[in-house]
Amino acid sequence: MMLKDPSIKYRPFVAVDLPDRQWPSRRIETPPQWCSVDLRDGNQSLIDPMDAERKQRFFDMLLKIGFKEIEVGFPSASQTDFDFVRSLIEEDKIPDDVTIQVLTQARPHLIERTFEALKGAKNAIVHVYNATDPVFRRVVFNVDKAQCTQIAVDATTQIRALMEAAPETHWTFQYSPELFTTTEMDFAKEVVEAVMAAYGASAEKKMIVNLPATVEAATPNNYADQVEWFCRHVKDREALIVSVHPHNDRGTGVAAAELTVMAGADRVEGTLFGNGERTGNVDLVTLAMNLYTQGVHPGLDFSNITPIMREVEYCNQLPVHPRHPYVGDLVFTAFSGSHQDAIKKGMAERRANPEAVWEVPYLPIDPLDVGRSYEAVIRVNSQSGKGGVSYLLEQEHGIELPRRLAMEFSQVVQEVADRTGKEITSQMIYQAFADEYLAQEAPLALINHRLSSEPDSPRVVLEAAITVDGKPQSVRGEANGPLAAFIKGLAAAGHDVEVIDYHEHSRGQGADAEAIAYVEVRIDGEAVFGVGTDESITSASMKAVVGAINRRASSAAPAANVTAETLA
Ligand SMILES: CC(=O)SCCNC(=O)CCNC(=O)[C@H](O)C(C)(C)COP(=O)(O)OP(=O)(O)OC[C@H]1O[C@@H](n2cnc3c(N)ncnc32)[C@H](O)[C@@H]1OP(=O)(O)O
Ligand SMILES: CC(C)C(=O)C(=O)O
Repeated sequence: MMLKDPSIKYRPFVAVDLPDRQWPSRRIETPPQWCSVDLRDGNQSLIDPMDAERKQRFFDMLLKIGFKEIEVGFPSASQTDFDFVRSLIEEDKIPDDVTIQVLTQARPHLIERTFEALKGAKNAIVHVYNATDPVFRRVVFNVDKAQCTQIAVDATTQIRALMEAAPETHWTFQYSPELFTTTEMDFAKEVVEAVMAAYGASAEKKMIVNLPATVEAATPNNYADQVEWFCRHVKDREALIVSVHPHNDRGTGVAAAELTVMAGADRVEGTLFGNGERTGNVDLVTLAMNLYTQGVHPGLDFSNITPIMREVEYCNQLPVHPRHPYVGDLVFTAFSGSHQDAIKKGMAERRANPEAVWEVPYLPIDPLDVGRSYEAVIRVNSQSGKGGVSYLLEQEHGIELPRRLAMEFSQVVQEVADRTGKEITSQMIYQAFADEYLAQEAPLALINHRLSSEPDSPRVVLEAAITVDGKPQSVRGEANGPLAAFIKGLAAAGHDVEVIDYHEHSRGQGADAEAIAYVEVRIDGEAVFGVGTDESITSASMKAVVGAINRRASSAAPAANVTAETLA
């Protein structure tokens, strides 16, 4: 049960003292060094750790994305990891510009075994860690500060000697004071400096110091303060590549990574889509794409993000959430009316000016940039409005509804959505449109028509054969245009119709092209819409008028519900 007073059980985080912090006014203008730890931290948190086949597929994908540093495992921990590292090296699967990284505890036999796994590697980072946090010192290791430092120094000394004994490999050394963010800052600095001395780190022989938020414990500004504090206080910052390793226990791993890079971190360790211990490691895809949306290329390629997600799901045997930033199945989809309206307008502006900067409302990124299409951008359910309905008709069926007709038709769709409570697909919308407007063939039917004009006369004569309830009737009218002539002829035959509004456009291309005409007419004082399609624009417009008359006659038209106010 939750406590009434949680302060008796949980202590607030103690912030580092850094009143003159610089990081808040900095911007990230170049990407950090990326290191994927999917095959180690990600793997160690899986229900079923990856087998060799999955690890290999993941590794190959990381190479394709452009990772240059990849933590491939903990080879002293398991035969699977050991064999995987061996296979990468022996089968020459590591490109020359890529460095593999492996993790080990600071224990002599594990370090020995780690170097066995790395024999013959061209480039390798040996990453050693021990916990420096006070709770771990007391509870897990039962050591004081000096003993804790000694564990790190002994491991470093051993690693240095093993590196020097194998000069054929280009080695990099990495040390993590595990749980850095909950370690006393002075002590974290003290341990790192002792390790630097044991390794002989210098500007010419840099080492990586990785400052992990092993368990995220505070708001991300605290982590940034700690990293800035560390960078400003550590002896010989030039000898270090400062790396961060955020976890996501409070849900702010991405923010923490961004702020720590602003605070001086050179490098970020994380995983694709944020798999990792508990709530995960920081998500490198989100970090990279966040940079991209600021106009900074991250140096990683997510041009085809969906297959990457599917591959990660296969390897991790865990799903990626449909709302996961930049990649989830639903992140480029708007269901709600006002969002759809704004997106539709933004997309129309973009079509008119495709080279402009991206300014489509509600879409922080162009889906095409990550290999997604515009198809799923708008989907319709009971939360949708006319913008979404007309967007789908336009994009997928080439039907560009005039505004007032779109308002009327969206009520038809809304009724279906409310009744079913389900998503309405574009095919269902098209069917509803066809039923409502295109299938209006009685009581009045247009059989054929003939258009003629006298030489030198601007007027045309339209003669049409129609049936009314199956009975033939002739219509003849003369006017400046075919539609006006048809209207006159209808009036003479007893069908009074006044055209209020008219739109037309062509639909489809080549042999399949046809004209579509939309009329809004007044019949017996009521506004009613009609739509007609035909190869000829004259026939399409006549069919639209006939359709409107039939809708009025059958009272199928919701026009009676549409007041001047709703159409305004
Ligand atoms: C924050 C992180 O993600 S750290 C990485 C964690 N990942 C993993 O642990 C996955 C792989 N690990 C393993 O398979 C195993 O832990 C192994 C094979 C490496 C070691 O297994 P074991 O020898 O059984 O030891 P175990 O992991 O239980 O470690 C416990 C002992 O190691 C000590 N230890 C733990 N971490 C470290 C470390 N980084 N450096 C030195 N000693 C350590 C503990 O204090 C404990 O010592 P004790 O037995 O004297 O009390
Ligand atoms: C080994 C370290 C870097 C780690 O995984 C962590 O602290 O989360």
